[in-house]
Amino acid sequence: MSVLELRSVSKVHGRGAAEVQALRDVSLTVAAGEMVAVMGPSGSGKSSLLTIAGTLEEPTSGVVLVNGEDTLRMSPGAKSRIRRRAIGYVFQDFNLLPGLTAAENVSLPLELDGTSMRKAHLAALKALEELGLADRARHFPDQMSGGERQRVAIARAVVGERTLLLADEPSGALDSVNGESVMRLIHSYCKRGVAAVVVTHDAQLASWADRIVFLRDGRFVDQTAAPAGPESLLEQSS
Ligand SMILES: Nc1ncnc2c1ncn2[C@@H]1O[C@H](COP(=O)(O)OP(=O)(O)OP(=O)(O)O)[C@@H](O)[C@H]1O
Repeated sequence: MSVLELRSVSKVHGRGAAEVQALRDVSLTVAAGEMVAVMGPSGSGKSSLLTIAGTLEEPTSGVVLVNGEDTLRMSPGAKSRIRRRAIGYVFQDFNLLPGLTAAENVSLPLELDGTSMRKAHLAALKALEELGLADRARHFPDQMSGGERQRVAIARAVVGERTLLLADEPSGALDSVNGESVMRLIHSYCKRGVAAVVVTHDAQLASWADRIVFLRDGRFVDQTAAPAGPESLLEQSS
C-alpha cells in the first residue's frame, strides 16, 4: 500500500482576477521506504503540493490518500489524528519551540498524542542519541547550530510511528555540508520504511532521492529515477 497518493489534484488560490492555479491535475504515489524529491522554479506549486499532501490545506479538486485513507472524507478529528500520528513536517527555518530543550521539542508530539511524559522523554532521548545529539538533549534551540537544530526538527518529525515525512527546503538555511547530512538523515529514515517528499532547489541534494519530480506552472513536467544516488554524482563531479 502506498503511504501517500495524490490523484488528479488541482488547487486554485483566490478568486476572480486574483485567481492563481497553483496545482493542475497532479498525481503522485509514494510508497513506504521511498524518498521523492520535488524540484521546480519559484511559484511552481511545490509548497502547495506539500501542504495538500500534509492535509494542512484541501485541494480544489482531486483525491488525497494517506496510508490508504481518503483524507478529504475524514471527520476533522480523524484528520487531526492522522496529522499528529502519521505525518511529520520539516521546514526550512526549523520551527523548533524556543522555550523547550531539544529533548522536549522531540517528545512534544508524542505527549500531545497521549504518551506519558516519561515514555515520550525516553523516546526523544533515543532519537537524539541516534542522531549523535545525546549531549545536546538539554540544550535550547538558540544554543545549537543550524545543522543541529534541523536534525532535532527531523527527529521530531519522525518520532513515534510516523510514516510520512514532508520537508520543505529542509536544507535551505544550511551550508552544503549540513545540507548533505540532512538529506542523508532523511534517506536513512526512508530505508527504515518512512515515505518522504522533500522539496529542494539543489540538484545535488535531490539526487539523494529515489525519484525526482519536476513541477512547472503547477504541473509535473518530468520524472527522473535517481538510482545512481549521490555517491555517483560526487564521483562524476570529482
Ligand atoms: N494562500 C495563497 N493565496 C494566493 N495565492 C497563493 C497562495 N499560496 C500560494 N499561492 C500562489 O500559488 C502559486 C504556487 O505557490 P507555491 O508556494 O506552492 O510555489 P513554490 O513552488 O513553493 O514557490 P517557492 O519556491 O517560491 O516557495 C504561486 O503563484 C503563489 O503565488
